[in-house]
Amino acid sequence: MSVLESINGPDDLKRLDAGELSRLTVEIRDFLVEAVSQTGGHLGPNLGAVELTVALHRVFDSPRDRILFDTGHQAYVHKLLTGRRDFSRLRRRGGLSGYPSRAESDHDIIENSHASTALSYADGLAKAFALRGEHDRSVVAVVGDGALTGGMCWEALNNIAAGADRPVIIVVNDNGRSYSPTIGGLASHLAHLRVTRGYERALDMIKKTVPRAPVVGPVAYEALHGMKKGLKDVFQPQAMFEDLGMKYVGPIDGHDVEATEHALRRARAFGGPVIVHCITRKGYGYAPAENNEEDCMHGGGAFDPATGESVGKGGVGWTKVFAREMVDIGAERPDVVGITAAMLHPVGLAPFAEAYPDRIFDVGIAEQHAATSAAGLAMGGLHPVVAVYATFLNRAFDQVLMDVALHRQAVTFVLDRAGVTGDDGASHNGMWDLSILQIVPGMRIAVPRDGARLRELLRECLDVSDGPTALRFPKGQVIDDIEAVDRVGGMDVLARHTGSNGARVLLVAAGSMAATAVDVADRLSAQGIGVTVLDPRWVKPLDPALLDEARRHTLVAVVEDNGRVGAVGDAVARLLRDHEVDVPIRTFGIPQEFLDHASRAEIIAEIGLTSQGLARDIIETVARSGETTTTEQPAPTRE
Ligand SMILES: Cc1ncc(C[n+]2csc(CCOP(=O)(O)OP(=O)(O)O)c2C)c(N)n1
Ligand SMILES: CC(=O)[C@@H](O)[C@H](O)COP(=O)(O)O
Ligand SMILES: [Mg+2]
Repeated sequence: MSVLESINGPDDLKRLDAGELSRLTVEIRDFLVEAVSQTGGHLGPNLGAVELTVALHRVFDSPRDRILFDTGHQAYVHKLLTGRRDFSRLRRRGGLSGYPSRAESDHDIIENSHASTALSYADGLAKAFALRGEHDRSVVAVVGDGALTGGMCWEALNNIAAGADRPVIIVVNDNGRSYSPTIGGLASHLAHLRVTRGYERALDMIKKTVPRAPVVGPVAYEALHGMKKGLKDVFQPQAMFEDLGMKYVGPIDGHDVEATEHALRRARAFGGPVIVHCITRKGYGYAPAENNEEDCMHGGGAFDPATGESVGKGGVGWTKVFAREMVDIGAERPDVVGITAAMLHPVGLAPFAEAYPDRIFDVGIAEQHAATSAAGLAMGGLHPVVAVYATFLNRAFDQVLMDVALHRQAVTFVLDRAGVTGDDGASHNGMWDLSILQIVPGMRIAVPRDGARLRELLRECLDVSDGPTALRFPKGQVIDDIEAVDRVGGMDVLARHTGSNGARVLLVAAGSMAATAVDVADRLSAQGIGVTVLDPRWVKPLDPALLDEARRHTLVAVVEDNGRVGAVGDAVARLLRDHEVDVPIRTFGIPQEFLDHASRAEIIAEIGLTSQGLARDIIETVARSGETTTTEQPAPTRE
């Protein structure tokens, strides 16, 4: 039996001796590589958190003690040690989530995969335990060096530091990277701390060679204290944390279970807010990950465990189309600059950065700062492109609204992973942007249906100089270009079928739903229903030509890969209503719910956004409206 199999609960883990612990970490690494190679997932971050997580569960008593994971992508080891061993369906429908999940275990508490939140949760939990008199419960937050570049962390640290009577143990899992090496002043501070490993050893050496202070005279004590202070000033500038009122322990080798345990026990015994600075390596123990320059196999799909090479998923993604066009634009537009929030490669700005190294800004995991800094760049005469995943724009809503739009600054937000993403769970679906941006005065939103329109609309965004623009596209492979058969105002007509019965449907497809809409049109046409497929290209503001087009139809149907509430469908309905165009309208989109993890295809089918599902719903709607639906028999006349 393997050591891992012998662990049926935290107490079993605590009983292991050094040799068994060493075997356990090897088994866990082998397990992770094998399992994640099949399903895909966050291999690099989890390989870096093996010893750290083992030490955490040996020192603390989860779930009575709460162990929080910031972002949560590095919690696979935590799951293994809390009884979840079937990773065969990791991130797949019915399988383990790729992040902590309250439905899976009461050892899990944070499900939101948006970074930089754990310290705020920890502050709240610690206050609750203190108020409830539960002083024996520890609150431990594991936060990465990347997540620490997020502003919320510093808001939380400001509060945690004030809570001497409600200790929070902050474990900084410092591997020096987000995807790429972490940037900024904090990162260089942590880097400085990292290189002062000698400080702890030098300090220990002093403590061991000189008897403890009480037995030495005042002169010797002063000399010892002076040496320690000298060491601190020279080696250990952790003043930043201690000036905040936080005790600092470290830097610790986060791959040494014993050392990490010792530091965690010291931290727990301290009884006040304390930072335990653990130095780890992303991908540790698996050479293809450790040596992966781009992101240490941070995330991604299935791969060959022997080489780390990804398997499957060829073709050109939407992101690559954006990346290439940005390089071309960069040559033509010296005013265009790029901003990323610690995701240079994932959002496709790496080629632009390579071509124009002075015109790219990685601000860390700091979307709020990205948006307002972009407003500053625009005020300074440049045109910034802020590239983020759609779901992470939520974090910067007020900055988009008040710092950019109120000032009518020409900032372009490029939102990748818009729509259902699926396997990263509820907090990663890009299903909010078309709703939240609809209410931003002066914001213009472009939704390309294919690669050609992405290139076109990106340039149109960059030609807007009197306010913000946003452009969004989904995760995955870009679809084949769909050429228009006609144009109405600024909108593309993708298909027109005359019907053989009174029904005429205007099918408005936002962005990448166009391909589905064209297929829906074929299905409707086969039922004798007339249909026009319209790609608005811009969904804010809507083109007034939509009004006359709607008047020529008996039903308007709007389909979008966004939450239904307050998005394109609602905007079209409001436009028709405001102009008294009395044509019935149906809106199709993502239900306004938090969706469990599954593949994008599974979710799209489940929520009825396939061409079969949409056609069925529209045909039923037409039938209910009394228009005949088939050429064979007329619809039953109303009695
Ligand atoms: C608000 C937000 N922006 C971006 C991301 C995407 N993201 C996921 S993990 C990650 C890097 C996290 O780095 P770090 O906190 O150091 O953890 P590590 O992966 O190094 O263990 C980023 C940027 C996110 N999850 N949340
Ligand atoms: C944890 C995190 O926020 C990302 O790493 C997320 O997994 C998105 O991954 P993709 O880039 O594969 O969409
Ligand atoms: Mg990191």
